[in-house]
Amino acid sequence: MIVMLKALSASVPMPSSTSLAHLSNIQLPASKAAIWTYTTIAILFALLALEQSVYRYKKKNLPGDTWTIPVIGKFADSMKPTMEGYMKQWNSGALSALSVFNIFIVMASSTEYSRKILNSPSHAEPCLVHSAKQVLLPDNWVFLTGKEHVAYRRGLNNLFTHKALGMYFNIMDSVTRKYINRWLADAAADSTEKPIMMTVRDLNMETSLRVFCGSHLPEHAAREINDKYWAITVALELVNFPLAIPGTKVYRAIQARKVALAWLELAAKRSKEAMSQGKEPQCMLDEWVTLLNDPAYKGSRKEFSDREMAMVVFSFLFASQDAMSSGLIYGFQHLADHPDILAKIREEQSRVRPGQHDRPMTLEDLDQMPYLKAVVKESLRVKPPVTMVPYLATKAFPISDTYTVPSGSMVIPSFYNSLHDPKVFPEPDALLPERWLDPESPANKNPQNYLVFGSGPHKCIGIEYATMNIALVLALASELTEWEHVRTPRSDKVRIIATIFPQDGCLLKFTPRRHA
Ligand code: HEM
Repeated sequence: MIVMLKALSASVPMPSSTSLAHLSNIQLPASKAAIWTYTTIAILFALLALEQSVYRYKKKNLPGDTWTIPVIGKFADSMKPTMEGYMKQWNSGALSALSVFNIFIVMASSTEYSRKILNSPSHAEPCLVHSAKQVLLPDNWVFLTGKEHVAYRRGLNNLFTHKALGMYFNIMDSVTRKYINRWLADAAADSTEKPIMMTVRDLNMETSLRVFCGSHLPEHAAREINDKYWAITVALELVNFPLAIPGTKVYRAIQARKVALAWLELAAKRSKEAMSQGKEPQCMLDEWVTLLNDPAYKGSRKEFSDREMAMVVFSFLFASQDAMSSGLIYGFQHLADHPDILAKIREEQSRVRPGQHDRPMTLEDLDQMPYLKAVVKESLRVKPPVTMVPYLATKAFPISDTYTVPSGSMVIPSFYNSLHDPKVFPEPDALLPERWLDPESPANKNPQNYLVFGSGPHKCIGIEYATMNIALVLALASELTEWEHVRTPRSDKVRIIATIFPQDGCLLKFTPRRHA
């Protein structure tokens, strides 16, 4: 940002030395100059005092700095967010206040307040970071609110039925095997440890694109979308240079989106053609087209343009790519660091699929693996990919008996404290899948604390999809490979790029697993 501002000022035409000399010849009477100076200083002081008064008026009794840094507020902190910084804020109170560039922000860190924000659509609605609207396009369905949003989303829920998930699972299985073989081949060629940050992202992107678009997307198109997608991830930081001018992250992300949308539109067109020729559905788009063509379909809309379908697919990609990568990477890290848990996953595998490593795994297999499912749930709890979601108070929001969030403020439910509440999750930082296997455990008795996927009308639409995909990848990797985690001082430190990742990218060494 600072670099950008410097770059901008460099591009503003500066008066030449002659014109400066000319200006220096203009003589203001001393008293007039003094009046100008004093008036300017007085206005500045008045504005600064007003800024502080507005901040304190809005903040009222909430914890938070008594004074806000003039103009920028906590901008410096938001440029380089750290888990420690967030935790300090969350632990300062169930509700706390801060200001960034005069945007007043109320942070909620308790389960009660976070859920209240997520479940009060008449007072608060999601407000993705500014760059998200530029990247996703303002007419994307994810920005709908109220009844319109409910109706649109009801139609999309049909894409995640058990039957549809079963088809997606087959695709996930084959893409995952392809990547596992590639990882093993790479490791055979060079056995040193490597960060899995990017390789897992690649796996995840190909899985999503093949599940969403099947073979309607050419191989080189999938590669191009994948190559360009990192530009979108890095543009999603909480604070970004707001103008999409060449050279900025947001500009690059918009170019990447244009490429992705063009290919996704083509996939939608091809899917419609294939379904009109009576072909069997092979991916999510096909499933959608078939559903819309079904005379029994009762949804409110039966027509979606190629562009609208592409926008939906892109919204899924956008919502899932980073969170899924985070969930998977921590899944690998957790299992490598807990060999006892990995051993139990393998025991379960050999019970459900004895000696059948080459047979594609099915959703029915997964249904018989409660331990694996518990591991995934627990891994996402310990390291929730999404720690908070920004919402906007659309009107004065009486969130507690003593505090009303002013209209127009940002109000941010955060999930970390709910997911690490020691009363609900004893030993909250420990990975204990067993806590999900006992129906009477405090974890199972307090489902309201499990906010990994949010809550309310905007709760994640891809919960089953996400959890089954993470489970499948970990299951196949456990069956087919051994992996060693090379720990570094940064393995347990968190890097925040919208979602969370181990700072060292999780360094693993893969070897093939020898089956007895
Ligand atoms: C581990 C993986 C994932 C995590 C942790 C995650 C988490 C979340 C969270 C916290 C929200 C906001 C909920 C709220 O405001 O209450 C959300 C929304 C959403 N997620 Fe996910 N998600 C994941 C994977 C996916 C996948 C795989 C898809 C699609 C296939 C998806 C699609 C969406 C969509 C479309 C929304 C917006 C829903 C709406 O506004 O109605 N997510 N997700």
